[in-house]
Amino acid sequence: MLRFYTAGESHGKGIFAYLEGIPANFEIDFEFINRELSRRQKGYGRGGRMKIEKDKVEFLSGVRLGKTLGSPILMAVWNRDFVNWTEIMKPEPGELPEEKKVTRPRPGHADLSGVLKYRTDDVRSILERSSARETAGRVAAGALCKDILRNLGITVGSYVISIGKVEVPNDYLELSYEERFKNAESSEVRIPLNDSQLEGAFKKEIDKAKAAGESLGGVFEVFALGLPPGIGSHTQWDKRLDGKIAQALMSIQAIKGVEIGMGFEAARTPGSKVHDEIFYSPEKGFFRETNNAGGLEGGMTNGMPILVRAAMKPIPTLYSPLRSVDVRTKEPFLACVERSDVCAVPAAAVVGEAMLAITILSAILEMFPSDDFIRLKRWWEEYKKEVKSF
Ligand SMILES: Cc1cc2nc3c(=O)[nH]c(=O)nc-3n(C[C@H](O)[C@H](O)[C@H](O)COP(=O)(O)O)c2cc1C
Ligand SMILES: C=C(O[C@@H]1CC(C(=O)O)=C[C@@H](OP(=O)(O)O)[C@H]1O)C(=O)O
Repeated sequence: MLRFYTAGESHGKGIFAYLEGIPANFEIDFEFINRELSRRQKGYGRGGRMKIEKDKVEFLSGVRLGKTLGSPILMAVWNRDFVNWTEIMKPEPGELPEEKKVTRPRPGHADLSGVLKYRTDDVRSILERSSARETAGRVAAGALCKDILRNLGITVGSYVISIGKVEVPNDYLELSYEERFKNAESSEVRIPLNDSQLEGAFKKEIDKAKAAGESLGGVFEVFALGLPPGIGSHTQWDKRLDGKIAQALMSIQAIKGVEIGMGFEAARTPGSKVHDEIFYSPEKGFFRETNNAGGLEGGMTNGMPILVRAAMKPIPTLYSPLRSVDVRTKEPFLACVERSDVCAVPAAAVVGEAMLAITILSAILEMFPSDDFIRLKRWWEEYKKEVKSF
């Protein structure tokens, strides 16, 4: 089992990820982790902050001479913006002048509920942690998990299927997951089709929103390939892998819907068109020709790719004003900002990959508790052989 937490404020010293339960003797690909961090920073529609940050990982514990030790791992992603916020964010005692406090909660963010719950007169004490800057920590930890999964033959990837009202046509379903992912990687909006006109339409939608002072959400898909049947369990609610995946994806800032496989569409479709029929051949073992279940039945993997879709609401910080109330004066005001993302769906998709990777590795380690990576790999290969030859 894995334990995973993050710490850190958006304009504080840095974002930190804590991982406990990673087996020893795994050779870390530092470049791979930094590449994942940089993927999260990209995507058309991001705001000024991404020009300041150049996220890189620094291991503070749990790693020696390039290999994991089996001890708790602490990863840091330092905030370059911190130097501009030292007076406001310093941990040492001090009083902020009233005009430096944030007293205007933004609709759609954690601001108002946070101020009431944590009894503070400065919204900054809430927004610093509710900010999605925290996802840099998720991606650092997720990249290490993804790296381990790669070495077990599992690939995790994602692509965007809609932003605002612009959608990718269903043509992408004809492509393999690898092709969809490859196309997404060369697209600024991370769409799964190599189609410059379509990419242009997505960008135009974002430009239009930006010009109107608006923000946009969208939908992305995350997948995992190479998993044998049987990861997760039907025996208890909190062992079900579908439930864990839904929680992991839903926990990402601004994600408001999660579907597995056919998802909500299954509720509108008769059973004979939903359930993936079972076949057998001596070469393949048991297999399916369809994947409406998104690779999960009864809370366990079924050997098909895991496919999850997540819906992101529009960014709450808008250039065009929304009505709100000042928490100090109780006077109404119009909420608007100087700096914000207009659309972060391509970035959220990369965070989705990280969350899926952490969840899958955690389920694998629950099934094969291992202190040593080589042993984990041996058990893993044995299990795959066993289910294939059943
Ligand atoms: C990658 C990413 C970037 C985001 N950028 C911003 C942003 O620039 N401004 C903003 O107000 N919200 C941004 N958000 C969304 C807020 O963090 C989110 O709406 C807020 O934490 C409230 O959480 P909830 O929407 O889950 O209720 C971003 C989210 C993600 C995943
Ligand atoms: C810093 C990141 O995202 C931030 C998420 C975010 C929010 O409110 O969630 C607000 C913005 O930060 P700032 O207020 O500093 O401009 C985004 O840039 C990041 O993704 O690394």
